[in-house]
Amino acid sequence: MELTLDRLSVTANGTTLLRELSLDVPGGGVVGLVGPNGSGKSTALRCVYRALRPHTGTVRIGGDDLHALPLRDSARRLAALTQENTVDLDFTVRELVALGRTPHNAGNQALSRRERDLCEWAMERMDVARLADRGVLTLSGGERQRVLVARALVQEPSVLVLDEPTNHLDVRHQIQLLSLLRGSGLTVLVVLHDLNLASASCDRLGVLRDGRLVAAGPPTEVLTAELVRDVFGVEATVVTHPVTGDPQLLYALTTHDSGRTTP
Ligand SMILES: Nc1ncnc2c1ncn2[C@@H]1O[C@H](COP(=O)(O)OP(=O)(O)OP(=O)(O)O)[C@@H](O)[C@H]1O
Repeated sequence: MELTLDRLSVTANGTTLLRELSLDVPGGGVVGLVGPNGSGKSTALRCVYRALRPHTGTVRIGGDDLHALPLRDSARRLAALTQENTVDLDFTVRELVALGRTPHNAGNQALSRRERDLCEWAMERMDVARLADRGVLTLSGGERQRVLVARALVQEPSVLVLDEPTNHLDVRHQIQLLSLLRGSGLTVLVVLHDLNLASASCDRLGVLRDGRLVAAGPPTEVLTAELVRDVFGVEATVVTHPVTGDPQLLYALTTHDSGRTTP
C-alpha cells in the first residue's frame, strides 16, 4: 500500500516547520528521512500518524486521504512507533503487545487463537518473548522499544512509520530491527539519525533541512561527501561497503582544542 506525502506544510507560532514536503513511499518500499536536529523529520512523521494535521497538503494511504479516514480505519492500515510512545501503565509485556489488536477488535473481545499466535510470533521476532510476563515499567529502554515494535507488528498494518526506532537499541538489535523492516514487505517510512544504518536499510532517502526536502533518491545518489558537509556541516569520507555495496560514511573527530576547560 503506497504512502504519499503531498506538499505538506506545517506552521507553529509563526514559524514554518515544514515547507511543501512531497515524498512517495511505494508499496513495500523502505524510505528513510534524515536531517539535522530540528529539520522537521518528527513533524513530518507526526502528520502521518495523525498527531498533527498539516496546514496545507495531503497524506494519502493507498490513494485515500489519511486525515479523512475514521481513526480506526487508519489504525488498521498504519502503525507508528513514535517519540511520544511512552508507557505509563504497568501492563505486562504480553498485555501491551496484545493491545496492537485494538483497531481490529470490538470492545474487550478475547483474542482468537490466531491473534494469540501472532502476539507470540511478534514477541519472538523482537526478542522479548522471555519478558512476556514482566511489567513493562520494569524494562530497560531498549527492551521497551522492542516491545513497542512487537505491538506495532501485531497491529498487522500495511504501512509502518517509525521515529528513530534504533534509539536505545544495542547494535545487534539495531541490525535485527532494520533487517526485519527491510524484509517485511511493509511500506516503511523511518526517521534515522545514523546515516550508515539509513544507507544499509533504506531503498531511498529524503534529506530535510529547515523543513525543506533538499535531496531525495537512492542512498548511492544522496549520501555524498558534499551533501553531508552542506547539510550536516560534517566532513565525511564516503566508502563502498565491501560486501553490500552500500555507501558508508567514515568520520574523523575534529581536533580543535581551545585549551580551555571553562568559559
Ligand atoms: N509547537 C511548536 N512551536 C514552535 N516550534 C516548534 C513546535 N514544534 C516543533 N517546533 C520546532 O520545529 C522544528 C522541527 O522539529 P522536529 O521535531 O520536527 O525536528 P526533527 O528533525 O525531528 O529533530 P530531531 O532530530 O532533534 O529529533 C524544531 O526546531 C522544533 O523546535
